[in-house]
Amino acid sequence: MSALMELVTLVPCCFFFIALIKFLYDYLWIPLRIQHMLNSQGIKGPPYRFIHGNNKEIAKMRQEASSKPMALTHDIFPKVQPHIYSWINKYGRNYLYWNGVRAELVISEPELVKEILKNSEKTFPKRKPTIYLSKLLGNGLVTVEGEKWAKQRKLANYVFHGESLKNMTPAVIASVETMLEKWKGQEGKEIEVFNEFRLLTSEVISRTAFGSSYLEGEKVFAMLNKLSIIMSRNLYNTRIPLINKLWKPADMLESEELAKEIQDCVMKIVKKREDKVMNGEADSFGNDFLGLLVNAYHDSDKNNKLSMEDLVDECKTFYFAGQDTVNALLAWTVLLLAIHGDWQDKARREVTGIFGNQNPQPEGIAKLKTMTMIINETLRLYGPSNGMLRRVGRDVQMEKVVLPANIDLLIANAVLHHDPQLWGEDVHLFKPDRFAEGIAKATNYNAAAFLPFGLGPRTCVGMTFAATETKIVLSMILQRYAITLSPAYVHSPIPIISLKPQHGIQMTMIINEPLRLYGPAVGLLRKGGSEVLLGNLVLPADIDILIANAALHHDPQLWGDNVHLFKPERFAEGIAKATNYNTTAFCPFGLGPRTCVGTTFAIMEVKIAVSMILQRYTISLSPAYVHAPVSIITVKPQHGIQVILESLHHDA
Ligand code: HEM
Repeated sequence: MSALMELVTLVPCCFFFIALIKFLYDYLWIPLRIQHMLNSQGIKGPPYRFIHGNNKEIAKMRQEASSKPMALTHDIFPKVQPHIYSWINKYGRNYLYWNGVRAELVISEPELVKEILKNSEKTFPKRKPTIYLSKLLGNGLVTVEGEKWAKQRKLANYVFHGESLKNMTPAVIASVETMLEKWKGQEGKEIEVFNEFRLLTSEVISRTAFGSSYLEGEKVFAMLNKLSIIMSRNLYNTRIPLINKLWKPADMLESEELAKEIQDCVMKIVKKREDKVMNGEADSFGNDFLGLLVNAYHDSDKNNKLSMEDLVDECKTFYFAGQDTVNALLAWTVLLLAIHGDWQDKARREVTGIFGNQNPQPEGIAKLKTMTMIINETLRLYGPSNGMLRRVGRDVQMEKVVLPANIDLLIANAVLHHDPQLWGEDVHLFKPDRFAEGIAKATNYNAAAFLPFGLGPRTCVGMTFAATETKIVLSMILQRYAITLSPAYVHSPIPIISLKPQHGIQMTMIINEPLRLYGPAVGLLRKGGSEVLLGNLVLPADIDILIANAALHHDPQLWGDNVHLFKPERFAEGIAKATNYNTTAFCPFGLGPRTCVGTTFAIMEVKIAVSMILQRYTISLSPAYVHAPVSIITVKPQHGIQVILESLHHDA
């Protein structure tokens, strides 16, 4: 009996003892051993802290950085990744920190970055997804490894090859048209473009990759969005294995529920496809990405076959990767174009030069050189990707260091993009000119200096699609609107998986009617170069020409009998519609290659001034005003404009 009692007390003691040894081994012995090994090779970092690693410090730094207001500067790295910024400054380009108990080596030395990314398959495989990431993307292409990756990558490459991309153009255009339709009547009003682009990019990926209507995909997107927020909230939360098995936090329970609902939704979309073939409504599962996945699911060859679980994960991956990133890129590009009016004008000139008022088509898209430069510079300054995750697959001897197996790696691409040693002292300025002679020249042939889409075998499979989509959207907006930043915009980029604007990006569209009636430029001067046939006229060489644009603006044949009335609603559906697609009917800033280079700047200045006045006062005309517009270089009020201001804030 007493032997039994002894056993009853001894067994739990043994279990407890073994668990304690294992705990100390995992939480103390291994971290300290790795730390010592890397420290002795010159790789330093913040000291290991028992259980939490450095996560508490990171959370604090991130919290402090995100609560501080920032100026409208592109030097965003200290705000977006404050811990990396501060530790690189303290410990050097490559440093070691502790994500809980896991050693994570942050790498930003170009040579190491290249070596790691180019050997991503065997030596430096992808990191095992965290529990939250696996709920978001599952075993989709972003996270999967080995043969499964090769099989899924082949499918995805096929979807995004040249000819398929061309076939996607009409679907992208149709989605942009839906967005622009909603913008009609919004001229002069504020539009929050990050949200507009969220809806747009969701619809684009739904139509192109899944052929389904946006409404079907809407629920999936909303849930993926929630999952991504939960995931970034828990990025630096320490997980203690045993405790997490016994007790699941609320975020975990919610993400499990969301993952299950997403799975049901995607399976319904797939089922619809299958039913169509079964009922004879369609003769194949389709040529889009979903069609290829359903085909692979039905493949009788075991080597090509996908399981239903893989199919669902692949759909989640494409829904998320295809939407979140382009959403961010579009929003940041529009912000930069609004701030840098000269580049907005250059881009518009290029777009109207190539497409006129027509919708973009693939041959023209390939010629958008200025737009490509602008997009590359946006990707450098505000690249959606916040880093690439790898792990060390086996002990590796690199040129300068020996890395122990099974530690995590983070390739900090934003560090490289904001590095003055790679980009020069003007690194934080928006200068698309850097890319005038291509990426190779801009980076001085250093492939690690510019990695918005990654490098090596795991490079982004949707890169060309993303660039094409972005170019189509921007072209169609620039054809119709001049964009200016609203005074309501607060600059606060934060990483929520992709780099996002914390408070959205508020824009306003041009006010056109005052420009038509009182456009400052009354005429545009040219000189005939050589004798030329112009319509029915032969113009001799060397004569002076005056283009009377004000006459065009006041022409009843072009504007109707109410030409002299102030009716801003003429422009409710954009300039092209207001002018009946006649570009000469409205040219307050000129037309063609010599269009005013300051168009956007001028509009922005006027809008800010008018907005700030309207916020404070109601304006009425003084009886002293005498209406006498005169042309003194520009159209001016001969006796000034006397107004009476009444304050809106009487208590102020
Ligand atoms: C501006 C837009 C985009 C950016 C900045 C971007 C960025 C990236 C980066 C940096 C990687 C490499 C990750 C790594 O090496 O760990 C990647 C991979 C990937 N991207 Fe994108 N991406 C964009 C758009 C898209 C689109 C539109 C799709 C799909 C429709 C997509 C699907 C994927 C997939 C599936 C992978 C994993 C590829 C593999 O591991 O083989 N991405 N992306």
